[in-house]
Amino acid sequence: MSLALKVQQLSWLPGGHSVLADVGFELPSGKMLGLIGPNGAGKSSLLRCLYRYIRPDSGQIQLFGQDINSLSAKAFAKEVAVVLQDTPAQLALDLTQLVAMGLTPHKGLFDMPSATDKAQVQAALAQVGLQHKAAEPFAQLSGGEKQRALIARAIVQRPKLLILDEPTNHLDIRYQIQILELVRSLGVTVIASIHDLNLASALCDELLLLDNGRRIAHGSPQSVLTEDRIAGVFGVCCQVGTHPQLGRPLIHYFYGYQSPEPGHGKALSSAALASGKVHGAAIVEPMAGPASAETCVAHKETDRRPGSVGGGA
Ligand SMILES: Nc1ncnc2c1ncn2[C@@H]1O[C@H](COP(=O)(O)OP(=O)(O)OP(=O)(O)O)[C@@H](O)[C@H]1O
Repeated sequence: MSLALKVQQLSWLPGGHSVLADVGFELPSGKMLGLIGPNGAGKSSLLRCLYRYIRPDSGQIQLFGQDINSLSAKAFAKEVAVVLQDTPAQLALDLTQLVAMGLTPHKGLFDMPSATDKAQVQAALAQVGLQHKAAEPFAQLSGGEKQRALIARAIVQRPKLLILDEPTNHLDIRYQIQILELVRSLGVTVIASIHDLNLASALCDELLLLDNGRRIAHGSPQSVLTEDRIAGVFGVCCQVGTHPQLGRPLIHYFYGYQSPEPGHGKALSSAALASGKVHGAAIVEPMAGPASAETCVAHKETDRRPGSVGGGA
């Protein structure tokens, strides 16, 4: 399978502070890669390097076998579309005009939109469920509608690589699933930063886990999303099961990082754990502060009695 992206030894040190350190990965054409990691891990910075918003201090990025710096702005825009979480400045546009901007890399300076162009815009609006708002000002749309409009614009751009920075940020759960499934169905290579690990697990072919600007793991959701790694990187305890429909990792998080509350599980002492009498889900000890792989103890049996660890009300 041909490679869409080949990233080698990418480092970025703005003001001498390391944000990305020696990051490398390959992404085959047509695959969807989920970029995951805690706040400040470097996800947006990596994406910005990929869409040439920032220039890394060292390293190489090849896009379909070509150095990204060798492409003209127009050639790059034909290959790569970007959807960002922040609302763009085109506030005076209506929705149709905003989505039609995606045609720009494919048109000459004085070309008028053709009937095919208009049909593409309408089809993209229908794909994201916004055809009924086609004439509304972009600025008046809700956060989630704006996000879907920007995805429609990217669809119209017909890129080979689609880069999305937290595309599900403003979306309700239905649209989170629907938009990622839509993006996946476009048949293009996708790289998207996603905070929801279960959504990333369910819908991405591969995951790239960053922490402190470094690549921690890259591979299938099964290989990346392990309990120890989630504890070590995100500082939470969890149990990784299997999604009943998809057979992919499904993460169950455990609660209680400040102080134990009735009905929310109990903080267990080391002594309780050592006694072996505890049948429950997971334990964080001490309870204050983030967990680590060492302080998470995942028990496979689940005791569902009210008040027990992992038990319900
Ligand atoms: N232009 C910059 N100059 C200096 N430091 C920066 C710059 N841009 C980002 N950083 C720092 O780089 C680190 C990573 O930021 P980045 O936005 O890439 O992380 P992220 O993983 O996308 O985070 P989040 O999940 O919170 O959006 C942060 O500590 C941030 O402050």
